[in-house]
Amino acid sequence: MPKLQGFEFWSRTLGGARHVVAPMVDQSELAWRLLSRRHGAQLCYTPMLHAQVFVRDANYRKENLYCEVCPEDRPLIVQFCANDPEVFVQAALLAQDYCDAIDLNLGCPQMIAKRGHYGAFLQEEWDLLQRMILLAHEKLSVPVTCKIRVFPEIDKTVKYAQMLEKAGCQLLTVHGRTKEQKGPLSGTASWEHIKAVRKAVAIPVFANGNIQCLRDVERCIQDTGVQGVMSAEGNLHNPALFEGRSPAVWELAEEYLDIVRQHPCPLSYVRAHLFKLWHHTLQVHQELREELAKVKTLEGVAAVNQELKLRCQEDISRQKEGEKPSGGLPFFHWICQPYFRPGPREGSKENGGARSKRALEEEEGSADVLSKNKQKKQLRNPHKTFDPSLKPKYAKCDQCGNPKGNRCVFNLCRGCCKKRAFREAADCPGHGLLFKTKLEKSLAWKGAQSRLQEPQPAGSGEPGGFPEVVGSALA
Ligand SMILES: Cc1cc2nc3c(=O)[nH]c(=O)nc-3n(C[C@H](O)[C@H](O)[C@H](O)COP(=O)(O)O)c2cc1C
Repeated sequence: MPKLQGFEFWSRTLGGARHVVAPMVDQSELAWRLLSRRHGAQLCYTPMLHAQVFVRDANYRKENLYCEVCPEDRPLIVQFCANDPEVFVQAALLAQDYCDAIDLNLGCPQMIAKRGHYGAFLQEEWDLLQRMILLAHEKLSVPVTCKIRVFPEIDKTVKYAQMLEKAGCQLLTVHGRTKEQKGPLSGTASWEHIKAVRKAVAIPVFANGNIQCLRDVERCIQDTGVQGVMSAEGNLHNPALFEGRSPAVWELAEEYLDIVRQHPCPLSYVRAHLFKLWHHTLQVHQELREELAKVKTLEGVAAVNQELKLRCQEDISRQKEGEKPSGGLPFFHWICQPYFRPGPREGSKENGGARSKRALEEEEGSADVLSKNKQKKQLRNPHKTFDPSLKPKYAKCDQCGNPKGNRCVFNLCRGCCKKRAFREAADCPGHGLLFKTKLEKSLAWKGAQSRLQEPQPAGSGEPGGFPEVVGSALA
């Protein structure tokens, strides 16, 4: 049978899916996909897999795809990152019998994607992308699809989408944020861009970004005309989002843990899911955050969930009796609900957005939100304090804003101090930099040498020889 394309592929193979769970590294694993499907998701993506590793490592293939095969987990799209047409197609050929389409990740904006040269960092390489999609379209028995981020300009985004369509892409997911919109700078996704792409191509389009509840799904479809919407963060905080329900967090946690017992996954995935699912309730029951970080088994996690359930039920009865939560803590913290990431403070806009990543991280910290890296570190070191308010505040280098050396004579960080001390042939004992001392010693030694020998030509050991001596002092 010839391969189905575009709208036919969407309506027949994907069953006209409108509610889509996003590809999420470490988070859209089989157990989570099955939970989401039970609650209204009609199509799921695997987490992004590395095409090159997939080709060369049989264990990676087993762990990330072959052992995750399950009849209820269809339709399913396998996502790869790749930057070489041959490697992409080789990986896709090894995966195509286990899924309904192969997706190319063109949206990842993280540093790791920059270093690996994939995701959104291929956005400008249209010739390479064309070759990758063309070859995949020609060689694979299943359709090839793409997930992209937008450019700031709508017309460039539209041309980009049309180029991918022309190369053979059969379905396009448009994340309405640019590659710069990430972390605290995420902001809102532009449905305007998505709408323009939808109008300009003849393949189905999924919208991604700003989907936190069922009303958003309906509004997005109406505003943009897309065939479906994809959710990542919204789905992680409320896997029943597509049903338009907000169940109690412990209910969905229990259901998820049951599925994990049948379809095991690393405990780190489970913990990360529960941290997201329980986000609001952990602000009230903070001790349970530590408990969750400490437990080492699935049954341990289930016990923490039981404890959380009991505490929430007590909160519910107290609230029924009219008691209000104190200290600005959230009402109804026990139900699955969206989480709105705090953006950078207004002040940063006034500065023309030219704030350093460090400054933004500090800002995020002050809003009591741990960055993803810090959350991971916290999981590894449950006893260490990550509370930003308890962190020692470092004085800053006068030049670059990095922490300054405590005993630096110039009030600088080591890098800036080294440059200045070298330039001025000065010492900074705080940083262990002794350019002046070494220079003096070197000059003294040269002087002694010249006195021991025959009379030297004028100028030796005088300031004229300075750069050479500094150079040797530095080496
Ligand atoms: C935990 C996590 C992991 C993600 N991993 C991937 C991935 O593997 N591939 C991908 O294309 N996007 C990935 N994303 C991005 C999402 O698919 C989605 O594009 C982005 O979060 C915007 O959607 P949202 O506003 O619904 O969160 C990830 C997002 C999250 C939160």
